[in-house]
Amino acid sequence: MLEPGERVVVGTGVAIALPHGYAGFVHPRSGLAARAGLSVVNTPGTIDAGYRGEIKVCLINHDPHEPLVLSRGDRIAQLVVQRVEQARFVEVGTLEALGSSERGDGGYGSTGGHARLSTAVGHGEGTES
Ligand SMILES: O=c1ccn([C@H]2C[C@H](O)[C@@H](COP(=O)(O)OP(=O)(O)OP(=O)(O)O)O2)c(=O)[nH]1
Repeated sequence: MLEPGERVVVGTGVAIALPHGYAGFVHPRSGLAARAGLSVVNTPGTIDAGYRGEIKVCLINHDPHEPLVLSRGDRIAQLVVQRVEQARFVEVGTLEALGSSERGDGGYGSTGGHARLSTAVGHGEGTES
């Protein structure tokens, strides 16, 4: 039983060996999210290629009122296996050295699309002043 707001780490009973260059990503299921508020805390959970332990899922009940009963065998999440690049980072001395782009340094709602996004992050509601 997962009470409203409660989280729990559940074992899946599954262990895998992903080839080098791949990773697994533990995603929530949309049906359980929409109907019950169930999600994965660290979504998506990352399964490294070298990991040989049991895949575990850190679940959270986001529903503010209803507890959720979980039973053995329930399909509570889904694993997406993807190819991943090995990045090689090169240090640069200035931001200009990164080169220009259309987006530049805009982020956190800079493109608009919702009324709440007209307030700058850090200067709007939800932040202490
Ligand atoms: O949802 C998840 C996320 C991770 N893992 C396992 C596989 C993964 O390869 C390992 C480490 O995950 P992560 O790197 O996210 O954990 P960390 O908190 O950074 O710990 P660590 O220091 O062990 O890397 O834990 C799971 O079983 N389920």
